Amino acid sequence: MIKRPPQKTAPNISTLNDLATLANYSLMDSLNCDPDATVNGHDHAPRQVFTGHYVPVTPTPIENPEYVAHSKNLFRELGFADSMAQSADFVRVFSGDIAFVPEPMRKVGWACGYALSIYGTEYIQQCPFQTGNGYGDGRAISVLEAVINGQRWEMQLKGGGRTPYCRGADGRAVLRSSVREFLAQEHMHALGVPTSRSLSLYVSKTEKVRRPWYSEGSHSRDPDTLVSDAVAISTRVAPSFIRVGQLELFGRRARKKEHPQAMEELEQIVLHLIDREYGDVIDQNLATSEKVVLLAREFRGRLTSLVANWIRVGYCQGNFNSDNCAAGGFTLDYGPFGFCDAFDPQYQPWTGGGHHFSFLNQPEAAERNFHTFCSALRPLLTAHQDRLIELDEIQGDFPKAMQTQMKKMWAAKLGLAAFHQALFSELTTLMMQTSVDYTVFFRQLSTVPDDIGVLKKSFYKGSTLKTDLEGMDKRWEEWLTKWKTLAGIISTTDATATPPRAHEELSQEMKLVNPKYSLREWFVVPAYQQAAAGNYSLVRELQDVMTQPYAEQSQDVEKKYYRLKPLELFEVGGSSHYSCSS
Ligand SMILES: Nc1ncnc2c1ncn2[C@@H]1O[C@H](COP(=O)(O)OP(=O)(O)OP(=O)(O)O)[C@@H](O)[C@H]1O
Ligand SMILES: [Mg+2]
Repeated sequence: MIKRPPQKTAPNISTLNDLATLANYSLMDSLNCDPDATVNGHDHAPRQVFTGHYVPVTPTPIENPEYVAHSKNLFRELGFADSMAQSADFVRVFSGDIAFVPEPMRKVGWACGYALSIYGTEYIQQCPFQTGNGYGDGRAISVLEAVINGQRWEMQLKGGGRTPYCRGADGRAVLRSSVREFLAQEHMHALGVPTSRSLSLYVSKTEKVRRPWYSEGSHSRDPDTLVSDAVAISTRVAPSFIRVGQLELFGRRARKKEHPQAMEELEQIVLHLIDREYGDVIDQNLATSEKVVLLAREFRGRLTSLVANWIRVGYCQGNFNSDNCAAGGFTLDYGPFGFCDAFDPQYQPWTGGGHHFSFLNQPEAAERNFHTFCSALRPLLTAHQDRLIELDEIQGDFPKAMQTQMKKMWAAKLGLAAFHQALFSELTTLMMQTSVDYTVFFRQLSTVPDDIGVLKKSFYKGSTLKTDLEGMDKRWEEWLTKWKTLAGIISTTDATATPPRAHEELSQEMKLVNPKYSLREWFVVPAYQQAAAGNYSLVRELQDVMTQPYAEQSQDVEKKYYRLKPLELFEVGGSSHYSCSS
């Protein structure tokens, strides 16, 4: 889990100077700099990076930045004054200009290389040099590490311009994708799902880039037009941004003995990861081989729990490659993600994502990433046969660990003490046959209804299904009765059975697991469209609503955001599906 600093009553960081005094650059100070890089970070042209863990690089500021939003929650947790988000020097830094920052902040940021495996298969084709040495943070640039209230945080700009890993692209992010990522990170945090966090979002009033996108109302699968979008910089925050793909890059180099320091660089990055993300659970005095095994066990626990949480809240990552899998076990890279509307095990909003990264296949995708992770660690254990066997066991037991988490999650979603396979299978069959809204269904069920009328609020086909309507109703009724019996709401004839639970108690419990509000794409589309016209009120409204996803909220909010997706919005390009997210 991402550690949360204790809540502060009053902000103690109200200026950039205050923040600068907390700067503490562990990555730049303890890992290796690319020896071919210019130290001032002014080298932005795509090139191969053969060794070293990072490249110093300066961000390219966006022109004429304008404040869009900041996360009040994260500001509060960090002890930042809200006023700072709109103060001139803070805006300058987090819209990409760090040339003026006060010491000990540095006038240079950094980007990291990583490797890519898709569903467990190693790729180098995405690298322009066909070697893998040109692949990494192409538009993500970290500008600060700071220790705040005893917790280390890294602050990373997304869309901060080109880096040596940009592969010929512009290094920019458009407002649309930045609004999506900004809102989603704070929503996920409020849902209780580990994630990188959102700090701030600024848009350029004048700088635009062209991106392929969908024309209004298009049903095309691929973008059918080119649009000119304003560029933006969002800043995300996490204990580190180390990805499985990053370990993989050094693991591959060590395995292939690509250069004399390859093994040492692998060990350094792994120990650095442990320090940054696992310091509280792995004793720093242990030998590397012991640490590595503990790391694999701990990451397996975090990853399986993370993916079960994704499914609990209806989230599909969409592109769960090794380079989009944070080694700290939290959600990273809100590109082609989506929250499902109608339940579909194969839900996948990204047209390039395929079945393998679809909603209920995420446990398999996670397993592939975990294999990639273990393969990256293996070179460090070649002299420790017993540890290698332990690592193999940890890897081999992934499906069991994943299944345990999934069963625990489904049981909790259904308010049951234990998972019940038959009840669950019948439910998913019914949900698909009836076409049921995932979020609304589980929240309606959480009211512990007397009859299926209440559940019908979540049925897309409820009122239109002519064929066998009665048959379906009967099956739903039988299912509900069985569920209530298992949930302990209806007493059985068995005199030794536990007494029936109070409806209210069960309902309260379930409402803590089943959110009322989820960030569906059709809520976000008008928000970024209005933002493009300079009106940020809907972005801020969504920020408010989606950071309290379990609360009932007002009737107005309920009417607007607790409802089925309008049928005319299904199959619409850019909303129901998208082919690119940058
Ligand atoms: N406009 C761009 N300019 C430069 N590089 C880019 C751009 N868009 C994507 N990339 C790079 O392409 C690769 C794959 O893109 P992907 O969409 O997974 O990442 P991303 O959304 O940019 O970033 P992240 O994973 O950091 O959230 C990444 O290495 C990313 O940095
Ligand atoms: Mg990515």
